[in-house]
Amino acid sequence: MTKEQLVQEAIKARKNTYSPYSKFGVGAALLMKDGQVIHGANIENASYPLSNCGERSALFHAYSLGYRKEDIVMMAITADTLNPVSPCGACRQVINELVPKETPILLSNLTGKIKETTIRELLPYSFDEIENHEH
Ligand SMILES: O=c1ccn([C@H]2C[C@H](O)[C@@H](CO)O2)c(=O)[nH]1
Ligand SMILES: [Zn+2]
Repeated sequence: MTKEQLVQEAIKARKNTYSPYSKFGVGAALLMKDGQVIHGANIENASYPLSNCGERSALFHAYSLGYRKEDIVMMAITADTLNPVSPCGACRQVINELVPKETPILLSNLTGKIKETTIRELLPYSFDEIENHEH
């Protein structure tokens, strides 16, 4: 699957957004090593801070199916923005733990504009409890 195709999967995933408050839909798609594509969309709540972003929905979906970071080949994120959408700080922290450091992350918009990056670029000097913890 090409990068452009994974972005199209993120655009499909966005169709399931539940965002009546912000009316800002976000879709995410993960390409897995077994060829499966896992979708996620942002899901909001009347108690606004309980809303979940599209990026975290996709990752929690994949992990709930039993996938782990080493199974992830590529991640795409999309929204109806002028420039490719960029994940919020909370998602960066979650991506940092659940996605390998050098995995391509495709930031995109609905016109198919793509900015390729990694979590290492998006969250430098990250907090990693597992790697830093001393026993
Ligand atoms: O990268 C982002 C940024 C925002 N949102 C969601 C949160 C909220 O539902 C809506 C508006 O912020 O978009 C995401 O899903 N991902
Ligand atoms: Zn987020």
